[in-house]
Amino acid sequence: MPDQIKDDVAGGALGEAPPAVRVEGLWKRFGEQIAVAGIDLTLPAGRFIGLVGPNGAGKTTTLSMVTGLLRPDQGRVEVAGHDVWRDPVEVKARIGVLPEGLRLFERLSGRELLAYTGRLRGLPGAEVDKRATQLLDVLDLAGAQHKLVVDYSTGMRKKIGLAAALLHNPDVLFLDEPFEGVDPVSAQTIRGVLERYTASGATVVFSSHVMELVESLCDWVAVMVAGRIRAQGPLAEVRGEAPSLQSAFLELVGAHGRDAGESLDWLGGAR
Ligand SMILES: Nc1ncnc2c1ncn2[C@@H]1O[C@H](COP(=O)(O)OP(=O)(O)OP(=O)(O)O)[C@@H](O)[C@H]1O
Repeated sequence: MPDQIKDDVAGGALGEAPPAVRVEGLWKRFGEQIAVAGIDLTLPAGRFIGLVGPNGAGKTTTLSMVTGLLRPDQGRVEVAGHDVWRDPVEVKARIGVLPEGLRLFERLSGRELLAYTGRLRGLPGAEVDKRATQLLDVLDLAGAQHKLVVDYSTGMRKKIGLAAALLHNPDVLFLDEPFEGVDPVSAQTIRGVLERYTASGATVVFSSHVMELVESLCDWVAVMVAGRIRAQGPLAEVRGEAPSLQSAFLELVGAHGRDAGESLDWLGGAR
């Protein structure tokens, strides 16, 4: 085999897709607080990936830097082989984002929001209409499509945000706590949409505190604790010998055996 081809094969240039996300030496500090402490992360394409960690671990800060919403102090991020900070237009065309504390155009109706998002994404009007109708239908928002977003419930806001993030059929979808405030029926619907999406080769990266959800949805997990990645890999590998992801997680974050409120001897009891 000629040397160049050997190099290409070794480097994965032939046929093998780049990882969905590659993070190298990523840092973010807010004053004295180090939110993300030089993490390395490689998330393979075509997987359902969960980013988990206790409150304040740095998940939102990481996702914000990976999606181009927050500039890192140091480090590199590539999405689908493109540098997020050098090549933002290429990256933004390939990703969909449902951020934490989602800000939407409140004075548009759900339907108008999707029409506007689709046109911003450069899709032809007829295609936007078709996709919007299908998404509103599947996400059970057809009845509320002409209501203003300001009047949507928390779960409805998540669903219209998800529809807006999926409209241009991105390669990688980033979701910060997508199931928070969502009722079980809607959660099942969202789940179905996401499973179909990953089955077609796309990648979902989502953050969550709900281990049962991550365990049942994800095939790849990254665990973040105090600004560092404590474990990353296929779900079974990260879970190891532990009976559940929840137990493995508690072990990894060092929370096994922590005082579960026993010291609150004044709470409850006889009055
Ligand atoms: N804009 C900011 N200014 C100051 N500190 C911040 C800011 N954003 C995040 N932090 C701090 O950085 C750390 C990581 O926060 P981050 O929101 O990324 O955690 P998280 O893992 O998403 O937490 P949660 O699960 O509670 O949402 C926390 O200590 C937080 O207080």
